[in-house]
Amino acid sequence: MGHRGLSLPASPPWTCIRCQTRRKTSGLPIRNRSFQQHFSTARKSHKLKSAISRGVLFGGTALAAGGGSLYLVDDAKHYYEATERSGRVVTTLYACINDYKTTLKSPPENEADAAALLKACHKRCAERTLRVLEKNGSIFIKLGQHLSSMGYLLPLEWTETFIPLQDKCPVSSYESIEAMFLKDTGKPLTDTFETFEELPIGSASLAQVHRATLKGSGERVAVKVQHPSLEEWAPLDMSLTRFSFSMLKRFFPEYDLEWLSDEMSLSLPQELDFSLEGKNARRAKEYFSHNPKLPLVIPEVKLGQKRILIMEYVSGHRLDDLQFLDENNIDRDDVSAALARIFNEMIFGQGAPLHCDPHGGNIAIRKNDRRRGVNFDLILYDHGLYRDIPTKLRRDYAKLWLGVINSDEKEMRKYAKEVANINDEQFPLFASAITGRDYNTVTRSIVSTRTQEEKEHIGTALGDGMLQELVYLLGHVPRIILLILKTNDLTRSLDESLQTRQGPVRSFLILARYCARTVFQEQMEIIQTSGNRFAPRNIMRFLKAWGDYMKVRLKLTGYEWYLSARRTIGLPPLALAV
Ligand SMILES: Nc1ncnc2c1ncn2[C@@H]1O[C@H](COP(=O)(O)OP(=O)(O)OP(=O)(O)O)[C@@H](O)[C@H]1O
Repeated sequence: MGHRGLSLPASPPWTCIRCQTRRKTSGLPIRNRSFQQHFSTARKSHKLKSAISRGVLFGGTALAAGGGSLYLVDDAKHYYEATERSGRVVTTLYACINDYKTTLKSPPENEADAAALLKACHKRCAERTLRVLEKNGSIFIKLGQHLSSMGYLLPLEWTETFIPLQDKCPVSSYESIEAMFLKDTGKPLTDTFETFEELPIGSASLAQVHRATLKGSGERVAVKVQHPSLEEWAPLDMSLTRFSFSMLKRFFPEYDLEWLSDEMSLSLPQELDFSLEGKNARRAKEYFSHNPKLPLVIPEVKLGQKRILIMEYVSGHRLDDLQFLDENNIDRDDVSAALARIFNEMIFGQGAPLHCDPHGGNIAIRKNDRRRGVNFDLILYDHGLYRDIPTKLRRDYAKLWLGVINSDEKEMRKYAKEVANINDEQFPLFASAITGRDYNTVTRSIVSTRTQEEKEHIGTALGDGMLQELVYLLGHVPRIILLILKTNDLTRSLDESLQTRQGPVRSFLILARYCARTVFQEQMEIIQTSGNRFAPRNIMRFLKAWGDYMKVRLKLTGYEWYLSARRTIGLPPLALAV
């Protein structure tokens, strides 16, 4: 059939269901132009009128979708709850869509007024959405936490409104945990543990963590258990999430965010399988055991099952607990540098696994005077979501960053194309997304602190139509790039919360070191695989690659000394080029 809105019996007259206009002429093909034209005009003018009927229509569809996945749940209470969950999502979605449509329909002539109205609409919709996410809980909290960290994509009103979700901790009852442990392991808690604290020490969207001691050895352990209710609601909640994003796409085709729900559909099942998390943690621990200089601790995994993970207990303070850092003489710049080294190693190290969820709750710090060079350990939790970056992508990404650090636009454009098939028009936006900076800053010098004004400018620029392009762009770049972007954004905000004296300069120096190392490793590999390593041509190649690498390293070391000297005498850092 031609398009929605036409009720097409086999023969004319055909009727537009929006306004009951009839096309009486018989014998014309269905794609009759004038009728199509009518319909396309009618479509615009009837859109608002039909919004209510659509709302009812999609509401019904969602409820049916919810109900469909529920036919196995015969318990009336559960059925009622499912309807309530779906209803909340659908009505809020409808209210937001309507709000945006009304706000965008006839904006005031004055640009400032239009921007203010749009901002107010963002805020209202974000607050409505926040209420539903909090009420529904489960994976919606996870979704909200994810959205709140997407400063490069969403308006500030959305990301800031969702910040409270970062600390939102649903808690499952001890009885439900006991029952789940028995169901999954076939044994009561008392068979495995000498003691098991009923109150969790940490709780998050997907799981909670209890302190316990193992029977026999008496070893202190952390037991991560999945919220038992997740198993019941995750499929419905996932359908509702997909449904919401597909509805947004339908009403605002230019803001296609469906890739977000696609990404969630891919990663959530992995995050809900704790045996996979156990394997990731072991692999990351093994990888970093070869880098003893990095002050990183990953708790040892004792047992990993689908919904239960038993680990060595390693506690610490939040990274933004500045009072703890200061009281213990822990240098914030050193913490920021260690953080940069760890995550750059994950991105650029050969065969390194990339932790894709490094938010504030997943990293802790503790004092350790036995470490060489620094006096602390960084503890990394939550190994549910890991990815491997393909070698070519990693190397091109390193060259892209070297271009950014050197403000070399030609190189940046070249490798943006290699990394994510970004064309010249899309490039400024991509450069902003990848650096979290205004494009003008990227082309001048990335090495300066991000001001509140710049953050807001990115937000307003997104309102000016750039958002559509960005949404389109992010929907088309490789998934792994999205995860790297997310990791960049999270580490950047962790870094900002440390309020270091040197700003982002030292992190960029560290990044530059890793990028230069990656490029050098690639050249070594080319030499090694090109036949006789000792052929004069290869020796020359080696000397050149090594010389270039050393030059960059020396420059970076010199710059670091210079920075320390400036810091000692209280001067701000300057821009760099390697
Ligand atoms: N091995 C451990 N030792 C001590 N505390 C731990 C340990 N593992 C986790 N915790 C505590 O429990 C909290 C939640 O753990 P974790 O981040 O693994 O849960 P999660 O459900 O995956 O959270 P989210 O998905 O929000 O990141 C951590 O922030 C930390 O405070």
